[in-house]
Amino acid sequence: MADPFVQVVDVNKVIQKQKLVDNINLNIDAGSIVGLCGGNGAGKSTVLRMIAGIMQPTSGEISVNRIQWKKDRKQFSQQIGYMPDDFQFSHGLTAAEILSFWAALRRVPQTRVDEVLGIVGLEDKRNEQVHTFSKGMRQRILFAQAMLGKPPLLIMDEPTNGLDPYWMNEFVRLLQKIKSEGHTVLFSTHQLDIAEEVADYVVFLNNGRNYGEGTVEYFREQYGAFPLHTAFQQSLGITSAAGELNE
Ligand SMILES: Nc1ncnc2c1ncn2[C@@H]1O[C@H](COP(=O)(O)OP(=O)(O)OP(=O)(O)O)[C@@H](O)[C@H]1O
Repeated sequence: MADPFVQVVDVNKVIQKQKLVDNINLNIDAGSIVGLCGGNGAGKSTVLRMIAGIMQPTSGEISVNRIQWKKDRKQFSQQIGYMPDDFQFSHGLTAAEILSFWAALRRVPQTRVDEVLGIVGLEDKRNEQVHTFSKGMRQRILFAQAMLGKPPLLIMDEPTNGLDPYWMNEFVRLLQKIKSEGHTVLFSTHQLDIAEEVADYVVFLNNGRNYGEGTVEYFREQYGAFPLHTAFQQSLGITSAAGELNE
């Protein structure tokens, strides 16, 4: 059997004596879509940043395509496109200028800029300043930059925040297309319905700990309607609606 594309082994993150991530283990198969689900402060961004190589674990090992960040940073980074949950865009720069700058940094051909603008439906906004964009449009620019280098692994932090219903559907369609082209996707969300719609596999995170994981198919067979809501609540030992994730 092939090695998992992403391997996270006994990973911990401690900052100022606070354990933000508590012994996380995760295997992600190549070509799958994995949803990291949890409420505010669950530790999702911290886990994603460590897998993306932006933050280093206090202990434990992470490899992507069998490459470890500490052994070969350049090759490790080439495996990954990362979409942060937020970003302060410089005033005055247009969508095309920003993507062009990122493309140059990553040595991606400039022709790719218009391709990714087209993928996220912002080709007609290419010469407009990004700081004037709505939240959803800025999200689509961040999505576009993550796809610039056609990375084998796409890591996205709360990618659907701010998207309208049309772009929510488009997001699902895009991820399915990305998957069909052989890419692996890891995204975080507090919207369990999105995870149910698009993910093959979900991991429930709470207080930096893994509270349960499995295929969406497995949870459907177990719980029928609203499988991830039910599974998440049961994993946390919650019986009332008050424990639902805020959406
Ligand atoms: N640099 C930091 N220093 C100290 N504490 C931090 C730092 N970064 C995150 N935290 C804390 O770690 C915990 C997990 O934060 P994280 O951003 O990973 O959660 P999250 O699941 O992504 O939350 P959200 O959905 O609200 O974005 C929170 O309690 C947060 O306050």
